[in-house]
Amino acid sequence: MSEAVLLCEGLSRVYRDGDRSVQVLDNVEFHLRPGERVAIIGASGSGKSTLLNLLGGLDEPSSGRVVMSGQDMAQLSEAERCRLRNERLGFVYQFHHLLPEFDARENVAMPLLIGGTSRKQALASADAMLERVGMGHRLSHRPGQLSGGERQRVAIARSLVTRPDCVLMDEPTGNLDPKSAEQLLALIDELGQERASFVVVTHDPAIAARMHRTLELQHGRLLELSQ
Ligand SMILES: Nc1ncnc2c1ncn2[C@@H]1O[C@H](COP(=O)(O)OP(=O)(O)OP(=O)(O)O)[C@@H](O)[C@H]1O
Repeated sequence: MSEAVLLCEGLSRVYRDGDRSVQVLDNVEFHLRPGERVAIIGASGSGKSTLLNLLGGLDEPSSGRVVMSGQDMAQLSEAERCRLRNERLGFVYQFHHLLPEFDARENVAMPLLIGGTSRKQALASADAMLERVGMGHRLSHRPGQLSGGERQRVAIARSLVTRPDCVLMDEPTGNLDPKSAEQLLALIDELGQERASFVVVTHDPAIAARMHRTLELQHGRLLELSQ
């Protein structure tokens, strides 16, 4: 078996609130190979965002472990975790978290600039990726001057610009019209051929059908669904 891009073992997450506790994830096992595209589905409140945050090292499990590109996230310092995330992972959240004072190309260039790429090269890569998501005509618009779907596409371009091993997406087509959604799915297919892996949380069966595997969160467990 080829080495996992992302792996989790016995992953549990319990939220505590005073003397109440809610077990959202219970002993979740997950293994993602290079180039593999996986959909995660589940009812509202089933723990999809919680799992995505744990996979991306944004939250710590109550027990179990997450291993990214062979490295146990819990064994890394905060600085090492940040570096690994910036170099290897792309994120698309439900809320895009674009920086309001920067334009589209600067927002997309940001992960490259943080990683030490020259400004000229980072902006050129940002322009090329914005072109691929159909946003080449809005390079100098700030987030406040873009529609919801356009902001989403900028966030998607930002998650892909570093050519990460793995991209975690939370409802990436939520705000997109059918044409933009299809464009994104085609881009996912294309980058998948180039060995990037994707974990896509979605409510949309049409998107799940385009992935290699579909997993469903139910009562804290992650179950493999046959396609
Ligand atoms: N910080 C928190 N403290 C307590 N409970 C929390 C916290 N964050 C999430 N939860 C609870 O954990 C459960 C799972 O939440 P999560 O956001 O992961 O679900 P989801 O499957 O992504 O839902 P949706 O599809 O509605 O976005 C929910 O019942 C939620 O109320």
